[in-house]
Amino acid sequence: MTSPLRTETTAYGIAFIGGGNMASAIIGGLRKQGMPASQIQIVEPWAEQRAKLDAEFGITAQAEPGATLSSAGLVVWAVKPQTFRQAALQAGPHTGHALHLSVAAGIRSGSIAGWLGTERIVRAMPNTPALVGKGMTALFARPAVTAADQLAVERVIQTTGEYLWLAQEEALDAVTALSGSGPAYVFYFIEAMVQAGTEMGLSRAQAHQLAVETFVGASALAKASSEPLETLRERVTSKGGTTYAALTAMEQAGMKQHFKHAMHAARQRAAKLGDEFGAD
Ligand SMILES: NC(=O)C1=CN([C@@H]2O[C@H](COP(=O)(O)OP(=O)(O)OC[C@H]3O[C@@H](n4cnc5c(N)ncnc54)[C@H](OP(=O)(O)O)[C@@H]3O)[C@@H](O)[C@H]2O)C=CC1
Ligand SMILES: O=C(O)[C@@H]1CCC=N1
Repeated sequence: MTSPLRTETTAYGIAFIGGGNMASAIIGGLRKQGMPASQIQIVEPWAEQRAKLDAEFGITAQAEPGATLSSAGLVVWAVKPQTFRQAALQAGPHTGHALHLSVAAGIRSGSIAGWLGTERIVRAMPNTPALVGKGMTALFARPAVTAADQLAVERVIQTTGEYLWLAQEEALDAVTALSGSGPAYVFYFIEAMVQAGTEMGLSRAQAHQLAVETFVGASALAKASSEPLETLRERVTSKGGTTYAALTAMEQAGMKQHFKHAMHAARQRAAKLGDEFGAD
């Protein structure tokens, strides 16, 4: 592939600070798209995780940041919000004139700019389906980020799925509550469907296949259709039928309200992470 990593600095390569779940999902996308392991550096303090990265991607991660980080044109910050400041103060000085991409929930770009001493910062909120090229990422760039820098980020992120740009940084907290955390809601829902299916006498394997394929199929239909979701839902709901019985039970249990309440809790948590762990 054409290197997505060429930036204005003419430096090459991408460095990940933190090699956990989210970094692995992005690296998986990059590797599947043909990016050579030699172009990817990872700093990951946990030995067990380093071994996993080596086995999965053929990349030998570093336990600590070192001089080689300065060759990276793009540095991806994939540490927990709680450890971002410490990681930035530790690894930041080793990075050269890189463009920085943070995937951390909540931590605002102003905090990151202060810690790293640069305004070349893009924030992203990806999700784990990136691992299979089906990720959805929202991006926000600080005003100093150039169009060329934005393009460099897009070239990396598009290897993991789709993306959109946000004009307001604050919207990232809502995105985090929706698509960032969203895969967990979907898995939770699938788990519940599998459980109910087995309770009704299906084998676990059958219930799993039926539930997963129902999500795949319904999502594909929602994506392909120009009709509102409501219409698609109504088309499944025969008058006096089974779907009506299920949806009525869901409404009576206040499921939609509970679900919305849960997403607001996620957004509030993102904002709190920024307040709590984003200070100087
Ligand atoms: N998981 C997800 O679905 C998503 C996560 N995110 C964001 O991505 C970020 C990472 O999350 P996730 O991958 O789930 O978390 P993980 O805990 O899986 O990964 C973070 C990794 O960073 C390592 N680490 C800790 N301190 C340092 C340091 N100073 N330098 C380098 N690495 C360090 C951790 O090691 P150790 O465990 O030893 O501390 C850990 O392996 C978070 O900020 C999260 O908000 C965003 C979107 C979705
Ligand atoms: O749970 C979290 O905090 C991260 C951010 C979005 C998904 N996982």
